[in-house]
Amino acid sequence: MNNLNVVVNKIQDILAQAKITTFELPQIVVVGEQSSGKSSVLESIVKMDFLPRGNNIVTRRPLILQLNKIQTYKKEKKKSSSSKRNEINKEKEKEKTQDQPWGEFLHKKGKKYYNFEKIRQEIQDETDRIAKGKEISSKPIRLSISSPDTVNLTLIDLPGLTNNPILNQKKDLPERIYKMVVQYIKNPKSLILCVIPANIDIANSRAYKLAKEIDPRGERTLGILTKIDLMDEGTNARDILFGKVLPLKYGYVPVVNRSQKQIKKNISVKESIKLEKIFFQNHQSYKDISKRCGTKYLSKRLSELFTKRMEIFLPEIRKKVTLFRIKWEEELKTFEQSKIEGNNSTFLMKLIFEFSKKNSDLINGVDLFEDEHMKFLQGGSRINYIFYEIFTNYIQKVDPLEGLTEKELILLMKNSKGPKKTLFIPDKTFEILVKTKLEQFRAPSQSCVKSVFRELESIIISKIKVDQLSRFKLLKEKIIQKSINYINSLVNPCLDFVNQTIDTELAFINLNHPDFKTPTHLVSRMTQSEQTDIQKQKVPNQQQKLQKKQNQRQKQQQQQQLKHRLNNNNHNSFLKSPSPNMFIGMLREYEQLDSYSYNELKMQQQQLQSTKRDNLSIPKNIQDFSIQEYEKQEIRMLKDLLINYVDIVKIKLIDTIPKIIMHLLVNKLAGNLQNVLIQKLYKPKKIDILLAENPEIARKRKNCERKVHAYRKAEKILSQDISQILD
Ligand SMILES: Nc1nc2c(ncn2[C@@H]2O[C@H](COP(=O)(O)OP(=O)(O)OP(=O)(O)O)[C@@H](O)[C@H]2O)c(=O)[nH]1
Repeated sequence: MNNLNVVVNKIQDILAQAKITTFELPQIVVVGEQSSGKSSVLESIVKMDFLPRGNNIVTRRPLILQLNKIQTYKKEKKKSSSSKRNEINKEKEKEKTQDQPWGEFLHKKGKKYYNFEKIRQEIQDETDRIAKGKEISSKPIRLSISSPDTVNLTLIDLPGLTNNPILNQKKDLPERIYKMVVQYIKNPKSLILCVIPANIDIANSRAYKLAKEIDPRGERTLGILTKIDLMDEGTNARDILFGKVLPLKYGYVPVVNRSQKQIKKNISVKESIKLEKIFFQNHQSYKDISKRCGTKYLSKRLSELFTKRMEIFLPEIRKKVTLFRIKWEEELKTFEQSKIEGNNSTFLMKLIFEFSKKNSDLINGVDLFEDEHMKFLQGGSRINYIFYEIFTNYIQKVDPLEGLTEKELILLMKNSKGPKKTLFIPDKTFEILVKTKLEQFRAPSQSCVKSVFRELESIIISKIKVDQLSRFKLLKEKIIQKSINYINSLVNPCLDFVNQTIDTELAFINLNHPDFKTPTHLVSRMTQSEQTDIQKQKVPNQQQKLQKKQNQRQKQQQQQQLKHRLNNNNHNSFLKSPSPNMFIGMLREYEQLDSYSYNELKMQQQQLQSTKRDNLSIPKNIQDFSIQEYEKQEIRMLKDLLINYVDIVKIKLIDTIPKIIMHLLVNKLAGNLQNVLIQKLYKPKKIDILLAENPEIARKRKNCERKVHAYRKAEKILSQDISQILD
C-alpha cells in the first residue's frame, strides 16, 4: 500500500506543475521551534546531507520535499558476447545514473542535481531570491528527491517557531512565522510532525502547544523527540514515549541526529544513522524499545501513517479531482466558444456587427435582459430622461418676466419712444424683451446636446459588452476610439443646428403665429377689467349715465368696425407680416374709444408733462420715476404679450431640440456606426494585427488548459494506478 504514497507524490507533481496550490492533499508538516532539529530529522529521513545550516533562523521559506524511492540497479550476472556486453554496459551506465540519488527543483524543472552540496546552495539562493535579508516568505520551494534509500513521502519543512526576532528582523516576525505554520497545519488531511527537543521541558514546547491548538485531540500529530543524547544524565524520555505525559494518538518517536560536533567531523548522515541505532540499542533506558526508536523506525512509521491518511481521504480526493476537472473544462469551453470562427476578416466583421448592434439595442431599448436593466436607467432611457425630465423641465420653468421690474419696463419703453410722444407700445421694447428671453434658451439647448453626447460616449466606453471582444485588446481600443471619433464628428453639426434654431427664433418675432393671442383678445380682456374698475369707483349721475350709454353705443359700433378690420387684415397679404407696432397701434386706437379711462389717463399724462416742464431737473434713475396709470396698462399688456410669445417658443423648442439631437446625433450613431467601423477598421493588411489575442486573456486560457490537463491526468492516475494498487 506504500504505493499510495507514490500516487500522492505523482498527483502533487502534476498539480504543482499546473500551479495548483489550493488543492489539499495529505502531507506531513514538520513543526518545531528554531534549532529543535527539524532539518536534521528531514536529512535523516532522506539519508542525505543537503539542507542549509547556520545560526539563528535558517529555514525562511517552506520547503516542500517530495521523496521518491527509486529501484536499485541489479547486477547483470549472465555472461554475454562483446557487442551485447557493450550494449549492456551502456544500459548499466544509464541505470547507475538512475541509481544515484538526485534532486530536482520545480523552479528549475528538468535540471537534475546529483551534487547535494549544490542542492543546499540552490535552497539558500532561492530562499534569498524571494525572502531577502533575514526575511521570511510563505512562498514554498519545491524539491523532489529521488533516492533508493528513502521512502515515498511528502514532507514540508517550515521556519522554526520563535519568541524573539534577531537583530535587523522585523518585530512581527514571530507572529508571521506562527501564522505561516498554522496555515500549513490546519489542512485536516495533513499530518503534524511535532519536533520537540528532549532536553527541554516538553510542557513548555511552543510546537507542542501549537499542534494541540490546531489538533486538540492529538489525532493527527506525531511527536518526535530529538536530542535524546543531550538529556541530563539520569533522566530519560520513557514517560513521554509511553504516553504518560502529554499523550498523542500516534505517540512519539525518539531520535538522535547528528550533533554539531559530528557535522564538523564530517560524519555523514548515513553514518550518524548507524550510530543512532547503536545508541538506542545500548542505552539502558531504550534498549528494550530500540526497535521503535530512531530514524529508520520513524521513516517506516511516517510512511504507514501517510498511507493511512491517503486511504482515508482517497474517495474525497477522487471526487474533488473530478469536480475540479469538470469546473475547469467548463471554463475552458467559454474560451473555446470565443475562438476565431472562420477566417479573420469574417470574424472581424462579426465583432463589429455585434458591437454596433449592442450599441443600437442599448439606445433603442431592445437589449433588456441583463440584470443591470432592472437596477438602472440604461442607454436610450437615459437620453429620454435628459430630454423630458431635465431639458423640458428647465425650459418650462424659465419665467419670461423674471428680473423685470415695472420701472425697468417703463424705462425701456420711455427710452424706445425717444423724444416722441407716442400712444403706442414701441416694437423695440417688445422685441428687446422677447429676444433677451429667447437668448436664454441657447445655453440649455446646447447643454442638452452635450449631455446626450456624454451619454452616447459612456454607452460606447463602458456599457457595451461583447464577450469575445475582450480577448482582443487592440481591436477593442480601436473600436472604441473610432466610435468616439464618430460621435465627436456628429456633435458640432448638431450644435450648429441647435444654434441656428435659436437664431431663427431670434431672427423674426412672428406675431402672426396662430397661437399668439390676438390684440383683440388682449384688448377685450383689458377693457372688461377696466370697466369693472370704473363701475366700482364711480356712481354716475343721470347725465353721466346717458353720456356713458351713448359712449358705449358709439364704442360698440367702433369695436365692431375695428374687429371687422382686424379680421380682414388676417386675409390681407400686406398685413400677413405685421410689425408689433401695427397691432399695438390698433390696440391704442381701440383704447381711445374708452373715453372715460383714456381721457383721464391722458389728463394725468399731460399734468405730468407740464410738471416736468416746470421742473428742470430730469430724473436719471429708475427709482425717481413714478408710474402713471396709463403706463401700468401698457406694462400689463406688454407682460401678457411677452408671456404669450415666450410660451409659444418654449413649446416649439421642447419639441424641436430633442428631434434635432435624435436626428443628427443619436439616430446617426445608431444607424451608421457599423458602416463607419467597417470603413475605418476593415483594412485587409491590418486585420491580423487587430485580432492579436489580448495577452492577459491568452494567459488565462493557457492557465485554464493547464489545469484541465492536470486534473485529467490526476483523475487518470487516481483511477488506473489505484485500481492496479488495489488489485
Ligand atoms: N546532539 C544533537 N544535536 C542535534 C540533534 N538534532 C539536531 N541537533 C543539532 O541542533 C542544531 C540545530 O539543528 P537543525 O536541524 O538545524 O535545527 P532546525 O530546527 O532545523 O533549525 P532552524 O531551521 O533554524 O529552525 C544543529 O547544530 C544540529 O546539529 C540531536 O538529536 N542531537
